[in-house]
Amino acid sequence: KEVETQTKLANVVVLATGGTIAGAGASAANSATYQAAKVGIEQLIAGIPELSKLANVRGEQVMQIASESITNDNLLQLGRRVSELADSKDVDGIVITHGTDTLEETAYFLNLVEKTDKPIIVVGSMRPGTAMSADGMLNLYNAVAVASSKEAHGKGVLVTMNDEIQSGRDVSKMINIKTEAFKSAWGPLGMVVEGKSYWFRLPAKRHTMDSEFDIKNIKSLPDVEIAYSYGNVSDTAYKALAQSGAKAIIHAGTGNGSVSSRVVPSLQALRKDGVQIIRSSHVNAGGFVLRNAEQPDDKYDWVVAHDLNPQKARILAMVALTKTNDSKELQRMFWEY
Ligand SMILES: NC(=O)C[C@H](N)C(=O)O
Repeated sequence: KEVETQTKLANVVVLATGGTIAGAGASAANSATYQAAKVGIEQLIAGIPELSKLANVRGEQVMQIASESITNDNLLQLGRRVSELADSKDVDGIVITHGTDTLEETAYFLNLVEKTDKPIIVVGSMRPGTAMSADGMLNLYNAVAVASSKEAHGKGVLVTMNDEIQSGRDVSKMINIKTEAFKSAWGPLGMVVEGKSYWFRLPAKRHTMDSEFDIKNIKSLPDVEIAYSYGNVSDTAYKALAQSGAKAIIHAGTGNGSVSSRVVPSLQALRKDGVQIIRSSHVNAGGFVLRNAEQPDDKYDWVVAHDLNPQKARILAMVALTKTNDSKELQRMFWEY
């Protein structure tokens, strides 16, 4: 009978990439001072025997890095492995353990390029497993619970942190010293409580099955860089990034993606030279950039990033540029994804 119940459980693969969820500190009091990417996936899974009641779980170590060091090649490698697993008949759901620093970027990338309606859940932790009140165990338990549930199908790439289910598109790391770190300007999609998910809303933007992008067709990602804006900003960074080969520059602007008069002429010139200029905002609780509001985007042929923060705008720009270099098409994509 036990064997019968076992076979009915969903098959979930946990792809490990490193981060604090695989971190270790010198003592239990070290919640902020520790080394990320130390513990292997087998050990993480073995540390949560309760997982076997949720799903048939197996782990795979894809890489072992702190997420601030993730590269475009790492993204492509991970994306391809997720796609292979999603195509496999004996895989029902995929969990990715990841550092939290760039977790929002990876989750959004996968949300754009994975052609599957199977659950893909990205999860991390704010404290290493060796710390008092470590949050990784429950976050991972919740990730496996959501990955093995029928209701998670077709909802795009999800993130389970702090008992919440967030859309991989919307969620962002808002603070680096609390376990309640991941928030979306538009609210979580649901909650996970004691291994059961409760849903309240659905993503409205195009993703996964409904996306025009497919990891199988992406050989490499173009160079897209970010330049930060502030009072007395100069155009040095923008020019240097363009000179080093950036195909698009994300303007991490103030307020409504506003651009300093000290920088406007250089951005106009760069656009004339073929570099795409994408206006985003670095305001803390989530920017919302309106076209032609702060700057005449139609006249300058610039693109606005809608509500995407600069790091997410970079992800969409890279993926979009694999298909088109037409600024109108890019703008359509920024509205739709
Ligand atoms: N909490 C974390 O995971 C932070 C770590 N630096 C990482 O992103 O890998």
